[in-house]
Amino acid sequence: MTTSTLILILVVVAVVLAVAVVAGVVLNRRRRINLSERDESAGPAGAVKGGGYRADGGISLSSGGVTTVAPPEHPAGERTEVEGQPGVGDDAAVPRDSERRGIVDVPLPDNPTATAPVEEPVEKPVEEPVVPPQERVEPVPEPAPAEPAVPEIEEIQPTTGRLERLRGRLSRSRSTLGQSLLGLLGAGDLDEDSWEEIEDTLLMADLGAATTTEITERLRTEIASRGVRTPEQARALLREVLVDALGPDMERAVRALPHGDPANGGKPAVVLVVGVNGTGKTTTTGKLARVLVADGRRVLLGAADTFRAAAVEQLATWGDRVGAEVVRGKEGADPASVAFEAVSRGTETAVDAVLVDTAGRLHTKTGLMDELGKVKRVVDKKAQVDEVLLVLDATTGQNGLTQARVFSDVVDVTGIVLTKLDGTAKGGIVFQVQRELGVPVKLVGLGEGPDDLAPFEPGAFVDALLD
Ligand SMILES: Nc1nc2c(ncn2[C@@H]2O[C@H](COP(=O)(O)OP(=O)(O)OP(=O)(O)O)[C@@H](O)[C@H]2O)c(=O)[nH]1
Repeated sequence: MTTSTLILILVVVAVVLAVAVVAGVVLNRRRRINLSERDESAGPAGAVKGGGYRADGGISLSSGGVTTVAPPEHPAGERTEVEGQPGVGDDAAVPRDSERRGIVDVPLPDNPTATAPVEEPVEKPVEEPVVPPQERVEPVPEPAPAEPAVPEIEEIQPTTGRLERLRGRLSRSRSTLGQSLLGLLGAGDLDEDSWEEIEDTLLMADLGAATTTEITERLRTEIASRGVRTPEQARALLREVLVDALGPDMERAVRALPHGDPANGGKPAVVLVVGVNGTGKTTTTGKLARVLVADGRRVLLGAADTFRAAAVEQLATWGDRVGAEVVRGKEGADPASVAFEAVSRGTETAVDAVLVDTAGRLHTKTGLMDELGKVKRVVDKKAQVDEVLLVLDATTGQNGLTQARVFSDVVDVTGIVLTKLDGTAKGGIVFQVQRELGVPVKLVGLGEGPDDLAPFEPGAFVDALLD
């Protein structure tokens, strides 16, 4: 090997070594540049400070503006005990077997002082809470205290002589009962057929078998003993017998007057109005209120017929018309509590009478009838119940009597109101119902008008049938 060859080899080796050194340096530099490039690519050069952490994304500086980006979750939030990572207040030692966390990119402010900016106390504009349009309520000016409405009290027909005035309403009963009987008796020389006809007439008019037999027998006896010859004599006898059968001595006053002066510690009278739906309870309660108001009494109405919402409204209307306060219960409320409340209120306000319209229950529903018994018992705790008026629809005949029996088993009925006598030819029900219950008919309904309620007077009633 020549010297020149040896020099050439050394030169080549030197070149290779130099290349290797240069390559190593370049590779080493590249690694550093990669990191640097990543840092630079993270944002504009001016913004990248603080060792490559981005400061432009997470922390909103309060300037009174609106935050547009949600603040990042604090890394501590990622830390849970199960990960075994130390948290604030934990031991610094990380369990050896714990999973290693990756690098968490934590955004920090570029200026450490900015982490806790001392804000100038700026008066923030008070922001109105944003209310959806549909929830916005326009302020409504307080209404001026209304003058208490003075109810316009209707003129009420005098209560005396009503039966005479309304006698025309009994025309159907008059022609089928009164006129038929007068025709048969006035004809003289009554044979068995005539007496049978008289019996049939009485039965058809709903007097009932017992009353019919009693009346027929008495007529037979009296005609024979008195020697009745003329139609006038026959009429006079018939009147006498019929009036007697109606128990003219029965006490028919409606017990609706107070015990003492309510303004001076006296107690109001309490009247319960009971009966099956549709018989005319509410109407009768309203009509009776008018009778009392016409007599100069103060009345309170209790709408305990919570079974039917309209009944409450109906009674309220009656109350308005006579200026009577109405204590009402919601539909389905306990009638006993409404009745109790009405009586309490009536006592407080010192009215003369509290009229309670009760729920119209079907007599076949035992539970509901028990409820009526409860109304009476509950009211009894507060005040004496003076009158229990059973309202019966005269047009329902025997059905009405069945109702009457059941009601009188549940409450002590003290008086009967026979309604719709104007629409029936069977006015004879008056005789039967009194006999059946041993309770007087005190009032009769002779129409739908507000003053079509009359006191029952046997003499006037019979006259209306016979004249
Ligand atoms: N012709 C006539 N109709 C009457 C009389 N009394 C009540 N009525 C009518 O009978 C209907 C029923 O009367 P209400 O007073 O609502 O009967 P109610 O017993 O209170 O009925 P509920 O509230 O369902 O229990 C109404 O149309 C009244 O106008 C009457 O004496 N003669």
